[in-house]
Amino acid sequence: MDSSPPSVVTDDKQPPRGPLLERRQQLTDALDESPYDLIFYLERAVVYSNLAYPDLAAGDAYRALLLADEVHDESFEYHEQAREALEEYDITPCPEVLNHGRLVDDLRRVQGGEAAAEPYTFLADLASARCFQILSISLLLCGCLKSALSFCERGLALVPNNKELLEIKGYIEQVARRRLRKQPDEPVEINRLPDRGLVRREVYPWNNREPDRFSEESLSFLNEQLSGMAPKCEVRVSNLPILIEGQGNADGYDVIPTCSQLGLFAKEDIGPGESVLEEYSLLTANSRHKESTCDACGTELPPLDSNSKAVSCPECYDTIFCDDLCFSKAQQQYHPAVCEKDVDSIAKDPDDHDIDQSLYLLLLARLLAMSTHQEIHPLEVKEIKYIWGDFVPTHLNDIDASVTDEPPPEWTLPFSFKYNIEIPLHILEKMDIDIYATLPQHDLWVFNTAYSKFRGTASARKNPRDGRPDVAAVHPFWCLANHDCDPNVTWEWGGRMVLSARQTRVVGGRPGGIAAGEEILNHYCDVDLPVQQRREWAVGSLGGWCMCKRCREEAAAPATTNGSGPMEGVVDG
Ligand SMILES: C[S@@+](CC[C@H](N)C(=O)[O-])C[C@H]1O[C@@H](n2cnc3c(N)ncnc32)[C@H](O)[C@@H]1O
Repeated sequence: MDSSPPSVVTDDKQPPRGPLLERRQQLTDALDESPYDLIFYLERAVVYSNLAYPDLAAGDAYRALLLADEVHDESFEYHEQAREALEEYDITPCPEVLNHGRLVDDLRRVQGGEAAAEPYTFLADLASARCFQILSISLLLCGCLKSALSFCERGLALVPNNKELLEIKGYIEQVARRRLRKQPDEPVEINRLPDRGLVRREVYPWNNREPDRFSEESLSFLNEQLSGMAPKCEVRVSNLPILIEGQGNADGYDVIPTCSQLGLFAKEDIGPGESVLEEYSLLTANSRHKESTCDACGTELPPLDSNSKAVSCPECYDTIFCDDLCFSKAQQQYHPAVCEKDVDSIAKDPDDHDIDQSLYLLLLARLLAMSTHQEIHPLEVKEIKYIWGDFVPTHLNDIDASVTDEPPPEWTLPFSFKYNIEIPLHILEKMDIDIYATLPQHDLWVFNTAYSKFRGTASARKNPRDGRPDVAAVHPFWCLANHDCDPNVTWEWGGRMVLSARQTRVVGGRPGGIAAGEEILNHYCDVDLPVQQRREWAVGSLGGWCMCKRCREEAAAPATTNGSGPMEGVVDG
């Protein structure tokens, strides 16, 4: 087989982005008008492929595949709409997006040249095969080899001799053998294939919902919200070192490059031990089915005896809240969207290797319940709108997406077919949401943007019984505090996320307390550890090698470690 990178989806090598972005917008508008038209989804998938967003291409191809299934089965909910949309298209010539390579001939040959009962059923079969092509090559490019091979095999079951699908299968096996260190003639077992990859983490060029976090308007909104939970603090712009991924030689430098981000600052003196911030958040997740935590705030529930303040929802008795306050906040902000909808068991009790993905997914599910119930776009929900997403500029991500062993290093957002595409749509369907008619709210790029914000800001709590992190939360104000290995606060997450001023500082045992104007310095790792281990721990949540004063001094003159400071895991940590 030819071993050069495939061009199954992309016919032009590097088409210009401007017209492609315009075409993407036209197709998005067309989908707004005709949300059940699978041809528009397939066309947009090809545009995404040409723009080097294979994850988004896979997302659209999967929706098109679901619509093709709707066309085939009269008992499905959107059968009529999907069929009517497809009936608008001719079979000869068929829509260009379906006429790829020899796919039409291949399918006719398999179907024995017989005319299908109705032209639209032939188009639906053709569309399914095209979806399998796009899904398999796109997921391969994202590094999700198991899902890629599974879709490829489903495609080959439909059109066994299709050259493009056979080529894709060859590429998947080639990459799989390299990743699993197998010989060229050894068989590849589908269940051993990696199924997690990385995709672009960016503010998409069409995402006009990201606020300018540094604007007067944003800062005054944030400060108004903050005043209730941290009366002595304010949100301000902070200058932070630009971090590199691994060990560098900048420890001894007097000046290191910095960038502007946000941070929390004291606007009045705060005494040692004094509370700095108390934040309540409903953006929580619990990955244990039937676990005794409050559905709203994630607190361990009190024993359910006669004195218990715990309340269960009168409609769906299984959902329990620690008290009336949590119940009423849940009712106001999200619960009716999921009440009696049978979404509770989804993604619960995951395997060990899926724990982090399932917690992030459940945070996404909570966000979708909040936005649905509050009737606002998910990215406008105030709990995530202003969060730092650690986005990489689009132009740095913009590389030629050819098949290599791994996605490019600029792509940093963890991705899998199951957790980014399949289960979020399944959850929406369970919530009785029409996933086609609500595309602007539930497009894959919206999920990816939310995931970018959760990663690096969510905190997780371990279950004392087995040490597995099984409750996670996003506290949007707590997570504005930057890290330092000589922190001036400690944090604790019970029902509220609480930051308190340290009694004593780690370095030199200085007395705690924070003077007006000083930055609130949290810790993302165990500050008792030696410098190398601290840096390794914090790299996930910091996005690089810690360059705080303490780390630089200790790395330049190792052998002194002091102080105390317990730490629970930040999910990414
Ligand atoms: C949880 S957020 C903190 C708030 C963030 N600065 C903002 O603007 O919203 C974590 C991100 O802040 C930055 N950060 C926090 N502490 C830092 C430090 N000590 N040095 C460099 N960057 C830091 C990193 O980019 C990290 O990914």
